[in-house]
Amino acid sequence: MQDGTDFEVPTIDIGPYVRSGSAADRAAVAAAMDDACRRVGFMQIQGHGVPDDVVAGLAAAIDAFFGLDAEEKRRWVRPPGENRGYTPPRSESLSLSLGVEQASRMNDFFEAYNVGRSLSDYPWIDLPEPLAEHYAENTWPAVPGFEQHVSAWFAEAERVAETLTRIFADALGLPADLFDDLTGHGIKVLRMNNYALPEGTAVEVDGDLVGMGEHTDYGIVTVLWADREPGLQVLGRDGAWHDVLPEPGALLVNLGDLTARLTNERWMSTLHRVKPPLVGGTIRRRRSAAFFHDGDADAVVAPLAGLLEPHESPLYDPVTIDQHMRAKLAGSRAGVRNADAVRESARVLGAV
Ligand SMILES: O=C(O)CCC(=O)C(=O)O
Ligand SMILES: [Fe+2]
Repeated sequence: MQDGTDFEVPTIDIGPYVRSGSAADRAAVAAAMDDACRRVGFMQIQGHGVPDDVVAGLAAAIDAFFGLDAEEKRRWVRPPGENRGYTPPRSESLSLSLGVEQASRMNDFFEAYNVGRSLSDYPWIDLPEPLAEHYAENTWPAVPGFEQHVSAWFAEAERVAETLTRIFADALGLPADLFDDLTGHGIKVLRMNNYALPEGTAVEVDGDLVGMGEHTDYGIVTVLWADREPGLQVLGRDGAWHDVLPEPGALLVNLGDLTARLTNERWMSTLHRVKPPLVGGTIRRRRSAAFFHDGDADAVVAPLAGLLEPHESPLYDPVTIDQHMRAKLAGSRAGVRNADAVRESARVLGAV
């Protein structure tokens, strides 16, 4: 997609990996992937094979849940340590000017509902308590069809994410099973987001109005479905924010921090945010669903030796995925600044 500048979110048709494409067709996809991941870290994905009725089911489930009244939705809030259930909007600070204090995530006005893979999905693993927290059981709200529709979407997004990691291995010229050791009992979370203000709310904005503050995603890769409504913005290598709208039928895909670590920043986790435009003094509702493919809590992530050039030294120390996720979630949920994110915050402050 072009927005009048040199910034572009490349479109990749992953069909040859979804169906059994020829070796030459797959090699072309892998080469396009390497190029997109080096230059942008954000992509439009076509040929993913997700049936239309599964997309429609997801949208219907999102509408049904977020359409409940506020009090009913709050019944589905879960303890802060569990990345599950309902997150209410922080609408009370809407009119605040964010100024340069962009790290103040309490201004984010999205509401969300999270589900994910649970310990019961991986009966063969035995993780100590702090690690097991990443695999909390799901709560399903009492909304007809919600569990069924969301589970169908989850399975499709998971399949697409796994296909992408196979393409990544080829694109990096590394063994096809590269990600298997990191994802056998992966932390996988689907976050359904609703950006909306109550009907008729006029917004008094004396600064920036942010639906979801700028961030990189934490894991390996994110598969994102979103309404074709403006709001999502991506920070380009030119230091400017660019609007990104999904093409009809496309899924958006972006790399997370763990992939930047694994590739020693040959590929980057791209900064993005949601900043819905004001239309007639308010915002138009926008829905999205982000599937985070985050890897095994106890796996250790460090720059892959096979990718380091002789003159290159690792930019990151080894961390477990648990340590990495914990530091990031503490930042976004408890407002504790994540001291490990220096490399990412330097890029935000450089944005114009
Ligand atoms: O709503 C969107 O398009 C983006 C959501 C997002 O970045 C996230 O949930 O991490
Ligand atoms: Fe994100």
